[in-house]
Amino acid sequence: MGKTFKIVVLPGDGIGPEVVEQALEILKVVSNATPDLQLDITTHLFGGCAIDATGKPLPEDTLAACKAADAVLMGSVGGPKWGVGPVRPEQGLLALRKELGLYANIRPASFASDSLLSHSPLKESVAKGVDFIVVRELIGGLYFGDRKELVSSLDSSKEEYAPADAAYDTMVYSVGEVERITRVAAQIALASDPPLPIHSIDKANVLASSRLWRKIVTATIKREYPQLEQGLDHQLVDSAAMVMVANPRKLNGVILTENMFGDILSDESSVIPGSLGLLPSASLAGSPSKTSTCPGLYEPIHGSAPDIAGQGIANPIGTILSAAMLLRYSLGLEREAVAIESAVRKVLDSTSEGGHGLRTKDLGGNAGTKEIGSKIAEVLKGLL
Ligand SMILES: NC(=O)C1=CN([C@@H]2O[C@H](COP(=O)(O)OP(=O)(O)OC[C@H]3O[C@@H](n4cnc5c(N)ncnc54)[C@H](O)[C@@H]3O)[C@@H](O)[C@H]2O)C=CC1
Ligand SMILES: CC(C)CC(=O)C(=O)O
Ligand SMILES: [Mg+2]
Repeated sequence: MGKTFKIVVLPGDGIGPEVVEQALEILKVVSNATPDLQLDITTHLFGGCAIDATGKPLPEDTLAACKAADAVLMGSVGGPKWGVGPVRPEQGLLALRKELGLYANIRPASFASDSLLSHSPLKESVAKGVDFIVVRELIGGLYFGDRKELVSSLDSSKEEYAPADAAYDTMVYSVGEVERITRVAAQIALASDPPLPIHSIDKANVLASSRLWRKIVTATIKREYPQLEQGLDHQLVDSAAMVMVANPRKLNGVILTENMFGDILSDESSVIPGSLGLLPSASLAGSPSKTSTCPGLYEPIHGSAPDIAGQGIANPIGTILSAAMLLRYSLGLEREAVAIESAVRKVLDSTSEGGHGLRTKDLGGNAGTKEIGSKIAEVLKGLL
């Protein structure tokens, strides 16, 4: 008897359902080809569609299902329909991450394939050889600190305002929060031989929380991972954002940073391979490990892309690569994860499409979401 894994699927809003559908096709190929692997997949309401159906972005039964699952595969949430009113889809995502304790967001930003270099907005000489992984703290900082809208109307979605209106957000980090995310970055650095350098990114010249961050990262590495001390550096986020597009190889290794900086820098990093639609992520409640698995939430780094939703042209690769991360970190299926990554690379590299591989519009091609997904599934069948 094989093992049955519970997978909860949250397609969400906008292009979410379109890209998730393709990732599910890929998981189906893996389960059909893997004796004894049973995937018990259930789909739940989450985000704007959940607000429409229940009034809440994260209904109780969705949260309960996620808590009981081995892994959650998500599309994206949000969109103009729900705007910035008092009940927003994005609140559901923040609540889900917090409820599941997912403090470690891992966003590999290396090229899915060298064949994309010609499409990168950066010069090939700048973009070639970039290989870094963003480790973003996910349940602290500005997105979770005390905030208030001090508006006379008590509702920031209203258009009227008074001159005295104001609003604030606060960025708080504790020693324990910085220590545990530093350990995740260190474990990822140590998984390579030789170990990868760690670039910790903050704004310590201005922010008190960043000065604490810098001190704790330094102390944790010195105390617990002395072999990584030489490879640790600290950079300010403004100049690091510039380096990321001017000379991104200088950031090769592990980028360790807090919640909002990691959110912004990881979207910026997608410029290097050429599309936000390519990059995956894993959100875990601990360090990824080759020897043990842990539950996690897997999603592409992009949002619901309302500008292209419903057209069947979204790039599903970020979600498909997120499914590969799910197999690796939550199900312990490394071979299958590598096979998916190889299939993606083969499809992008194929020269059968007049000199370059099959591509969606964001990468300069004209293939649809389903066409890309089906091609990757077909190539994957040959690899498993
Ligand atoms: N994890 C999540 O669910 C996230 C949700 N959002 C939400 O998504 C909504 C839209 O946000 P935006 O700022 O427009 O960011 P976005 O990431 O949805 O889109 C930014 C740009 O990238 C393009 N893009 C994104 N994913 C793509 C894909 N797979 N294939 C091809 N092109 C793609 C879009 O067409 C758009 O031009 C907002 O409500 C936002 O709050 C944003 C980020 C993450
Ligand atoms: C939608 C937000 C809650 C966060 C975000 O942009 C992200 O995690 O990439
Ligand atoms: Mg983001």
